[in-house]
Amino acid sequence: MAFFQMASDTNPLSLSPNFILPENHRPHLSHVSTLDSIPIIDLNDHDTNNLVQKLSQASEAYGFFQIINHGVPEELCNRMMTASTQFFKLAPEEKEQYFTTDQTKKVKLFNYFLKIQGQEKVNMWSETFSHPWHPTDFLPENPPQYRVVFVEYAKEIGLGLAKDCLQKKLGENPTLRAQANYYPPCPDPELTLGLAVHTDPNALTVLRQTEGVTGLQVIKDSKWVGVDPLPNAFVINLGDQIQVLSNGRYKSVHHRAVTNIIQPRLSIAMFYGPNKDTLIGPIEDLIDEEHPPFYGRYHYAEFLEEFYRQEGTRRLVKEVFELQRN
Ligand SMILES: O=C(O)CCC(=O)C(=O)O
Ligand SMILES: [Fe+2]
Repeated sequence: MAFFQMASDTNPLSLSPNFILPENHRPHLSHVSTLDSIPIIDLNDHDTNNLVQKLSQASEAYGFFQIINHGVPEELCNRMMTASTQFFKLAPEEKEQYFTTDQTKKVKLFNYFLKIQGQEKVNMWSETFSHPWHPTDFLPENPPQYRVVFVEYAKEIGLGLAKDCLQKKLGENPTLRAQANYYPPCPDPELTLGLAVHTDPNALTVLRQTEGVTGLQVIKDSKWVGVDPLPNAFVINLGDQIQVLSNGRYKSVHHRAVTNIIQPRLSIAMFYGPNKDTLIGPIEDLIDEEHPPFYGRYHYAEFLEEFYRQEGTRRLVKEVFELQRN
């Protein structure tokens, strides 16, 4: 069994060679743009047309935006962040029961890694805990308040999405997974990554992050830009399935998480994806002679199979489903 690196307050991670990335994979933090960031969208805008236009523009140009005045109680979000932090602070003996390298497990605690050619794989400077957000029968019993808080949180996040017209395209019984990423302080953030460069394979992600601690970065015009952790905001990003459904109009954008030397950081991603049996492909209304389909059709299960097959690499999953063009 692979060795699982767990940080604890009494036994912090040390920057051993299995965390150190080769030069060409390092974050080069001084090159990250501080001039640009992702759009901020106020959902308390009563001009619906204006709001829809802003969401659409942000989805085309960035594939990422932050929402404020979203109506999810701040106090509930704070309780969720606390419960999740407490999970990561459980004794290693307790957390160990969830550790697995089998990505098909429903509940899993694991380290992301990168396979580097000619070298041992390099671990990411983070721990990740993932489980379904509906149904909720798989939630951990410890810390004691986790289940209650999580059920309440999932309901709040889910309500908005259930009303969303996307549901028609994504089919019944969507795949709903939660993923919490915990990044302990790192002695040298230039040598490591918290989460490697990736796009999200699902349809839509609603992410909560520790207030005041930066870490998330996204690609904009071939440059990395940081996402400011605004008070009581959610970061929304579009996943690969939306890029395919929209025939490339809306972007599933590359992003990564970097570490910092002082403060721990936590992010909780609520992933919303199609059911495994759903047939995905460009929406027919978007296809005509001038806009031929970029992607073929597939069942979401096939996409996920390819996604897991490419584990540890800079994945190119939707590219596998691109149609050949002449
Ligand atoms: O920690 C973050 O902000 C990034 C999380 C993320 O990209 C993910 O869980 O897919
Ligand atoms: Fe992500």
